[in-house]
Amino acid sequence: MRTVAEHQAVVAALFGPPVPVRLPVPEALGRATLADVDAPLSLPGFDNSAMDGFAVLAADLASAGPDSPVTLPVAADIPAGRTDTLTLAPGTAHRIMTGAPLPAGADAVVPVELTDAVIGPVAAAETVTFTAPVESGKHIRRAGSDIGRGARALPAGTVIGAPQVGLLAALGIVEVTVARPLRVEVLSTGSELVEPGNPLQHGQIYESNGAMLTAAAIEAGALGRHVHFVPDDTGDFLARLDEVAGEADLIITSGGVSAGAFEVVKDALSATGSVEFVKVAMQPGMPQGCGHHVASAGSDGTAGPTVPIITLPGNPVSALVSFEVFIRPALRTATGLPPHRPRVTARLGADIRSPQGKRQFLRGVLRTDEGGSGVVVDPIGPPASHHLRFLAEADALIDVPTETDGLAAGSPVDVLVLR
Ligand SMILES: Nc1nc2c(c(=O)[nH]1)N[C@H]1C(S)=C(S)[C@@H](COP(=O)(O)OP(=O)(O)OC[C@H]3O[C@@H](n4cnc5c(N)ncnc54)[C@H](O)[C@@H]3O)O[C@H]1N2
Ligand code: MOO
Repeated sequence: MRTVAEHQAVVAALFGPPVPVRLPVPEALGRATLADVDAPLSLPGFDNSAMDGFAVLAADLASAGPDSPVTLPVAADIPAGRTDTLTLAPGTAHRIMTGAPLPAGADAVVPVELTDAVIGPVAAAETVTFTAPVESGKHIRRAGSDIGRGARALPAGTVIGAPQVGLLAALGIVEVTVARPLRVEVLSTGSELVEPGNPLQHGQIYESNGAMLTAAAIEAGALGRHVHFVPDDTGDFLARLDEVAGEADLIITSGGVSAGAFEVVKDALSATGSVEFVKVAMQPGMPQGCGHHVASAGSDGTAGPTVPIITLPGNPVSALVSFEVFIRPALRTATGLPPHRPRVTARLGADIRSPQGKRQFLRGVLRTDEGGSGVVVDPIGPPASHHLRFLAEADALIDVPTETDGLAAGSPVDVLVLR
C-alpha cells in the first residue's frame, strides 16, 4: 500500500506552478499576489488634519492660557474634499475638518472642543478663541506617513483579504497580479443517487458528495463547479468527463473506485492507462485514483484536452477527508496559497483505537482544558466513513500515526484544524 505522504506527492505533481493573471482588485479577494505591489503614490497624499478644528501657526498660540486667551480671525473654511491650495497667514486661523488638506503655513490643528467655537453643522464664526498653546505638528497627518510613493505595499505571496483590498484601493490600484484560480469540476457517480428536492425510493439516497466537494474546492480557493452525477454507466461517465474536460483544471470524481461489480470510475478509466488506482494506507480514504483524463478526439479529428483527474472514494467521510489530505494542499500550493490547515498538538480527551498499518484521520472537536493550560481534542463518532453528522460537528481531524493501534486519554496527538 502507498503511504499518505507518497500519494500526496503524486497528487501535487498533477499541478504546475501558479500562473499569473491580472484581476480587478475585488476579484482578487482570497488569492495570492504573484508580484510585488509598490505604492504608485504616497498615503496620505497630502498633509491633512486628523481632527475637526482649526489650523493654526503654533507660535501664534504660544502665550495662550485660561487667563490669557488668544483670539484669531477665521480666514477660511476647509471641508474635506476642497481642492484649491490655501495659505494660512500668521495671526489667522482656518476652520478645518478631518481629512481636509492643511493650508500651507499652518503647523498644528486645535480640535474644536478645545476652542470657543460651536460644535456641529454651523457656519464658521468670524473669530475663534484658544485658551491653551498647541505643539507644532499636533493633529497633522503628514504626506507619506502611512506609506511613501515607491515603497513596497504588498510583497509577492500576500493573500488578499479585506485590509489588502483596502490598501490597494486607497493607492488607486484597480488590477493586481495574482495566481490564476483553478477551475475544479466535481462529478459524482452512483445509480443510487437522487438530486435533493426529488422523492426517494427504497435503496436510493440523496447525492451529497458533489455539493460537499464543490464547497470544499471553493473554500480551498478554487472556482468549484458541481456537474452533478451520472449512474454507474461507463459510457455516460466518460461522456460527462469529455464534456467538462475543456473547462477544467482539475476533475474530481466520487464513488466507483473500490472492489464492487459496478465500479464505474475504475472500470472506465483503468483501461485508458492514464489514471492509476491505488490503495493508500489510511482510514478513511483507502481507495484512491489519480492521473489524467484524455478527452476523446473531436469529430474533426482534433485531439481532446487532457486534464488532471482525482477519483475519490464514494463514502462521504472518505471523500472529504481525502480532499483535505490530498487535494486541498495541492490546490493551494498550485495557486500560491499557504498549503495546509494549521496543525496543533492537542491532548486526547478520550481513549482511541486505530487500525495498525493505516494512518487514521479521526473526527474531533477542539476545546481548551479547564485549567486553560492547553488544547484538548475530543474524538467524536465512530471511525466508519458514512457518519456525515459527526463530520459536520467536527472542527479537527486527529492524525493518528500508521503504526499506532490505540492511544490513551491525555496522550498528545497531532491535529489538523479545520476552521
Ligand atoms: N470488497 C471491498 N469493498 C469495499 C472496499 C474494499 O476494499 N473491498 N473498500 C471500502 C472502502 S474503504 C470504501 S471508502 C468504499 C469506496 O467505495 P467506492 O468509491 O467504490 O464508492 P461507492 O461504492 O460508489 O460508494 C460508497 C458509499 O458511498 C455512498 N456514496 C457514493 N457516492 C455518493 C454521493 N455522491 N453522495 C452520497 N453518498 C454517496 C454510496 O451510496 C455508498 O454507500 O468501498 C468500500 N467497499
Ligand atoms: O477507506 Mo474507506 O475510505 O474506509 O471508508
